Amino acid sequence: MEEVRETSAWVARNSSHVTIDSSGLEKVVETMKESIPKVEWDYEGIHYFDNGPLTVQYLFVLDALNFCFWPDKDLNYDHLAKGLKEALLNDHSAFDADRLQKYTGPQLRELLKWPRSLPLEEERVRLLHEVGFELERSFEGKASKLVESCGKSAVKLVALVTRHFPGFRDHSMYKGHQVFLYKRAQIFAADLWGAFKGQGYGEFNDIGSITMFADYIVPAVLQQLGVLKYSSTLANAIQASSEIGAGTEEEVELRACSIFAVEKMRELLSIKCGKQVLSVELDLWLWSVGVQCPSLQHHRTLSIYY
Ligand SMILES: Nc1nc2c(c(CN[C@H]3C=C[C@H](O)[C@@H]3O)cn2[C@@H]2O[C@H](COP(=O)(O)O)[C@@H](O)[C@H]2O)c(=O)[nH]1
Repeated sequence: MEEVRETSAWVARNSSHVTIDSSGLEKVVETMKESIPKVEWDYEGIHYFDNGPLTVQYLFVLDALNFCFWPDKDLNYDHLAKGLKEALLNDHSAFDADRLQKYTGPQLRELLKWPRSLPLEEERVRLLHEVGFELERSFEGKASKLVESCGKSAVKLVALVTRHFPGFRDHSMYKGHQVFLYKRAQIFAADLWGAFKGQGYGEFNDIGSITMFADYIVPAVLQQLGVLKYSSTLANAIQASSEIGAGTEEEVELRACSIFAVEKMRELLSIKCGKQVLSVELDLWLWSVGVQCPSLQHHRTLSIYY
């Protein structure tokens, strides 16, 4: 993911509202010297898994909808993962490409057993249709075919997903530069790798190329750990739960600086303790810390990308 790494580094070098505190970063790495926290994928036990192509279909649908839960304070990622799992257990054809193209908002709510409108519901439905349509048009309706065509390369998978599915093209303009963040496309590769334990559909020779997934939880954790520092205006806006517009300098910096900080953390771990860690592993640890901290104040942006 060279374009994600390079463009995030550019943002970090030119940022106005978010900075990376190198002493904060060193302190965190210091605490990890002895043992690097390892978090099991699906430690929550909420995902569908049958070791076959239906799991790939499930994960692709999951990551097509894996964004923006916060506008409903009772909703979170677990509801989505569990809801889709239940739906598939009840009806194995629920995510067939032709069915995906027909869901309506109320049907999606029913599928997830959610009693009211989902945040960005129209967009979620549109994205489901897009996934069904393009899977049918180019991959015989099967996300497993998409994965098979990548020759065990996560980089190729991300490129293919972003080329075929516009909803996954998570990028921004920042100070005249195009910045690539690709959160949901990358997390799809990571979810395959985690679910299949690096085997079969989850075998990627280049899993180390994937960066962290720039969402709204991990930046908040990095800030709490003292790795990210915010300008007072940004800190106040987050504290006050004010919405931060998608594509604003602040929003892009929060996400890009998180990617850069995790890359630095990984570099430092390698230099200081000779430990090779994947950004995916650091991400899962940071994310799990964040979701277990209910008081964590995160930034609020309406976005289909994360
Ligand atoms: N960086 C990063 N962001 C992640 C995840 C995951 C889930 N990964 C699963 C896969 C295997 C594991 O066992 C995890 O369960 C969701 N998110 C993001 O969090 C936000 C939701 O937060 P809340 O509203 O509190 O549920 C939202 O932006 C969502 O897109 C991750 O792993 N890393």
